[in-house]
Amino acid sequence: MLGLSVRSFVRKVCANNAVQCYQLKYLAVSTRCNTLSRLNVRREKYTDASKYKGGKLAGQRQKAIASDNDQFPAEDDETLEERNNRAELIDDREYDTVASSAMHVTKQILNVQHVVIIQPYIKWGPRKNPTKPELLLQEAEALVRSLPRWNIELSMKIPVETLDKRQLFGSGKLDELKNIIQTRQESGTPLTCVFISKGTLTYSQKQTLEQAFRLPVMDRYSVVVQILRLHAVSMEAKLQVALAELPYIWSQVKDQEGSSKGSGRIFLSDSQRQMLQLRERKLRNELTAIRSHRELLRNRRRQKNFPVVAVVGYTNAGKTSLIKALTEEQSLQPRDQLFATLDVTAHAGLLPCKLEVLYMDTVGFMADIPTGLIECFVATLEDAMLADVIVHVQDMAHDNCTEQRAHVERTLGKLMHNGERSLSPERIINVGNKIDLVPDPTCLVIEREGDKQPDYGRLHLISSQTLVGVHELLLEVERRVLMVTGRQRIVIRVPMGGAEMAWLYKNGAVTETAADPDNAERLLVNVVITEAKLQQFRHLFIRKRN
Ligand SMILES: Nc1nc2c(ncn2[C@@H]2O[C@H](COP(=O)(O)OP(=O)(O)OP(=O)(O)O)[C@@H](O)[C@H]2O)c(=O)[nH]1
Ligand SMILES: [Mg+2]
Repeated sequence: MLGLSVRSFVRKVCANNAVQCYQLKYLAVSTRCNTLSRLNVRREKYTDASKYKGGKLAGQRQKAIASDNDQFPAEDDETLEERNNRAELIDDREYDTVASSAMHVTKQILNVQHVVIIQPYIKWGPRKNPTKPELLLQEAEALVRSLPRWNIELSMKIPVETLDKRQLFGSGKLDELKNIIQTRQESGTPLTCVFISKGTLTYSQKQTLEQAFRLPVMDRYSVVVQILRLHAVSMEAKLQVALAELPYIWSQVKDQEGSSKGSGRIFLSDSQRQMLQLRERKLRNELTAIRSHRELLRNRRRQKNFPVVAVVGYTNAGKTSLIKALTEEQSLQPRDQLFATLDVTAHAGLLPCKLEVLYMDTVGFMADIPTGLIECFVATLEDAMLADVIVHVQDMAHDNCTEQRAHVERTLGKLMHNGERSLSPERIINVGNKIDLVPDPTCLVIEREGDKQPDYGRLHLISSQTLVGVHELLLEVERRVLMVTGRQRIVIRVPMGGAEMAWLYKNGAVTETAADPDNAERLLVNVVITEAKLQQFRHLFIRKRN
């Protein structure tokens, strides 16, 4: 009889929604999401401290989130000596001398630069670039524009036979480029460096080009390092960037030693070599400490039982913007720059069913970045890979969207391969962002349907800026979170003012309460809860009563 009355309550509230019921004598109806949530689907801001006044539980949640985002280690855990050691590692003059000659990176990142961009591409043969040269050049320009005072004075794409020759360009092409640069300089353009948009240039390639152009030459590795240095805010990110620089320096030194005409420009003395080796050891030790701290935070998060949703994607796809749209957190600052986000940060959000989740903002992916450079950031991506649900954000307005998507999927596949969790399709939500910039977004859907992907691979079209599609996406996030974490929505009948109610608030997400129409002393509580917690509830309250 109790079950029936509860069913009729749910029927009344949920109108036409399919409701799955099961009778637990005292415990009542299970509704697999998508039901009462419609009554209360307002998105709520979840980082406004004023909301937590007086709410003990809420205060604890904020603390958990804050401690996740703290720079490592938390201020009060860190001794002055540790802090000084880390600062010294970042600010080391002897190292800076070596780094600036090997990479042309300087501490004065904010100095004005007048840049010539040259995008080499292989036009024919099996090693031909899969991406159009115009798109490669666009990405090179976006990299330079990510550095605030770097101006693009000239940009060109140049066909080459191979990228591995000792001389990147044939002598005719090199003369042609030299003349173009000289003419520009003679006409009064103050050029200060040449950016060759290739992952890493060998020492001899660089030397030949510098001699020809009489300007410092940079490759993608060194430009990306500049951007990373600029955007690294936390000590962890700074240490990671510092570590990322070392393989490049060693590779330049090695190249030079193998080169017959090494001019000794980056010749390293024994003491400099020792300094680099010691620096690498120290950086690795510090980062190992950070990793174990991350592990600790992860375990704390697990204990608190927050479902975690990682937001990943190509750099500049709109990951930070999407999290801002989902959580309405004003402090998040999306920027039209590559690698704007360098720290994995956690942001609390509320699903329509009122379940709290943590969204993890992550470092963006980019093609043609040497593995050594991105490897150092893998530690920060580990958290993302262990998330319950992964949202893959794609920039639908980008001409190279398909390639970007494939690159992220390949990288995710590799990361998962090394990790603890498999990349099962139900954990991934594909999101097509920036549709406000696409003239006819319906074409995108037709194209994707043509892929005959399973339902999980469906692309959710949204705009993080206009918020079109964001609410539907939120419902999908909810559906996946409940499915992957084994949570369910149920209605439980409990005595008014009893211990049951407090227990449910503590161990589940109570979404709604209503007076029981059949019994004035009872409440009907709508709660999202895991199977394990439900068993605990049965054990604690139902069996006891029997
Ligand atoms: N028009 C439009 N612009 C968007 C949208 N989403 C993001 N943007 C813009 O795209 C740029 C990059 O946004 P972010 O959110 O910083 O991108 P991200 O993926 O976090 O970038 P990284 O952290 O650098 O990897 C910013 O200028 C945003 O304002 C959208 O839906 N529409
Ligand atoms: Mg970002």
